[in-house]
Amino acid sequence: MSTLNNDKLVIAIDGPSGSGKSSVSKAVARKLGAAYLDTGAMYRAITYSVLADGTDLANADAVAQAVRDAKLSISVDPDAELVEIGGVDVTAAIREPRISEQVSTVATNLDARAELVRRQQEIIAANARIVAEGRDITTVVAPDADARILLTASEEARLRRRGLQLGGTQNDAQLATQVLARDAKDSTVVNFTQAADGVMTVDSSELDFEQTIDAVLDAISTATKN
Ligand SMILES: Nc1ncnc2c1ncn2[C@@H]1O[C@H](COP(=O)(O)OP(=O)(O)OP(=O)(O)O)[C@@H](O)[C@H]1O
Ligand SMILES: Nc1ccn([C@H]2C[C@H](O)[C@@H](COP(=O)(O)O)O2)c(=O)n1
Repeated sequence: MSTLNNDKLVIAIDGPSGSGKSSVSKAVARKLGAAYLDTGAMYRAITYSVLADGTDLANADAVAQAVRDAKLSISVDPDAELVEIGGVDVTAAIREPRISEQVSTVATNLDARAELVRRQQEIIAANARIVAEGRDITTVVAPDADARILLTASEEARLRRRGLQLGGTQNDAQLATQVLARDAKDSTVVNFTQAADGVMTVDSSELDFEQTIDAVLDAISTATKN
């Protein structure tokens, strides 16, 4: 019997940049009638705020303090994306390439991570049914989730998808910086390239978007059968 309809359901999804975590997790959350948490948006919002305040990104202590002080709010409605910091709507701004190029400095700050992990765990605990995605959800934020999935795709597929997503505005070198160089830097503090024990892998390289959603739903169904 599957526990998919249970009142309490936590789904953890990790993977590299451009693998489809955000778009697929959002669609899966809608299908499951669950909340959706984009943890990467939290790292992005802090990066936006630190840059806007003129805090030196290279000053690890100042960045960690900025995270602890941050008045950060994030919607968990999969149909209403909203990220606010200090009451300012930064939903669109945090997707700008300049944020993608600098966010790893926040993501590799261990004190900043500890504070964001704490906040993410609070949000997950406050929502009965939730799909949370990022880089360390299956291993650090929600290691006891009902289903834990690593969503992967080849480098070629991820670069192609990100290029299309950005409407062809970025050249190959810019895409490589935003996708591959970022992953390389982020990988120094978290492992999102190999599935930890008990984590199921879904490789979307040869799947279209709808097939990937179905593959993730199948993996969740398998994990929650007991
Ligand atoms: N299986 C798929 N086939 C084709 N396109 C896909 C597939 N999965 C996702 N996409 C598209 O790829 C793009 C990147 O996906 P998405 O933003 O969800 O990736 P991500 O893993 O969350 O990336 P990041 O971690 O950098 O934010 C989106 O435009 C999305 O619609
Ligand atoms: N749980 C997480 C989520 C995200 N990050 C880092 C990795 C990225 O460089 C950045 C933005 O994430 P994205 O919006 O591209 O998914 O945040 C992380 O370290 N841990």
